[in-house]
Amino acid sequence: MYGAIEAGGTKFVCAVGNDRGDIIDEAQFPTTVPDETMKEVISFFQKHHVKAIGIGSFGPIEVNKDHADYGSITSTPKLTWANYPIVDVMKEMFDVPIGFNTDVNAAALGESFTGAAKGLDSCLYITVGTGIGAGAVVNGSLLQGWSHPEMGHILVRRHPEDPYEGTCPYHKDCLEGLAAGPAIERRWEKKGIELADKQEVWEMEAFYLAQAIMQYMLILSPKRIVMGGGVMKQKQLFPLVRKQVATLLNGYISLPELETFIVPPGLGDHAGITGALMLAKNEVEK
Ligand SMILES: Nc1ncnc2c1ncn2[C@@H]1O[C@H](COP(=O)(O)OP(=O)(O)OP(=O)(O)O)[C@@H](O)[C@H]1O
Ligand SMILES: [Zn+2]
Repeated sequence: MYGAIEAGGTKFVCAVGNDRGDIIDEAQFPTTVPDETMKEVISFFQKHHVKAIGIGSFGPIEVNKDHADYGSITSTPKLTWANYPIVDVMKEMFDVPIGFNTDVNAAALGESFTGAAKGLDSCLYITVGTGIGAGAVVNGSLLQGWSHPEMGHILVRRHPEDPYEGTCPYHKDCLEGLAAGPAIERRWEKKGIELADKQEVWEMEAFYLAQAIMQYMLILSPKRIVMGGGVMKQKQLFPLVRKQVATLLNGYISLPELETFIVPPGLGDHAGITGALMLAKNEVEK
């Protein structure tokens, strides 16, 4: 049995499951301050016997094992979690291998193992929620270099009718600053869910997301792109995004069938936690 943690900005999901990605027990705890949340997490795993634990975490995080801060959440705006050594804390309690990666890399792994990208050796998982992030499986492995990718903060062309300055505290009008849930809410002065029937909202959203996807396709050439997160619950976005991706690429590269190339998660809200199980499994099989 493996253990899995999806560490999110609003909640922590903990699970135990097998090497096929089946979840046997699961619990959720709100993300408050580290001491409080981790107490719940630890007591969950004390009830189970696991041979490894995988953690998919909100970030940025330190994933480079050669780095002194390996296993920490680093510069998060959630200040009580900044520089929090989550892997060390778990290691102290449980003497098992611990896999550690971003929430979106975990989700990409989960989707490629048993979800919408099953059987493919490359895919992207993009979340459009409170923030925007993407994880990538390339040649069967998670993409990692100096650190993990931060694909939500790329620069995009501004929509000609968008005066909104952008929410990103670092870059203002990067992709996340213009297209994550909070940007939609501030630009249109209503929550995304209340704007469902406003065509111009989703046209503009697709305008930004399609630019990002074009760049990811040109750089990484993934075999499938899975899009999840709260904002993507607006299903009308999928055809709009596909159409704008085709328009932007303008015939330059041969395109796969976009209906089956840009898709919602096969695992629904379980992509991240399933992927975290796979992070545990990979850590044992290394
Ligand atoms: N059905 C919906 N339609 C449109 N927007 C939505 C919907 N549900 C949630 N959102 C927006 O998505 C954002 C929350 O994202 P999500 O539900 O993915 O949670 P999260 O886990 O906090 O986000 P993140 O993945 O960045 O950690 C909020 O800005 C919210 O307004
Ligand atoms: Zn940014």
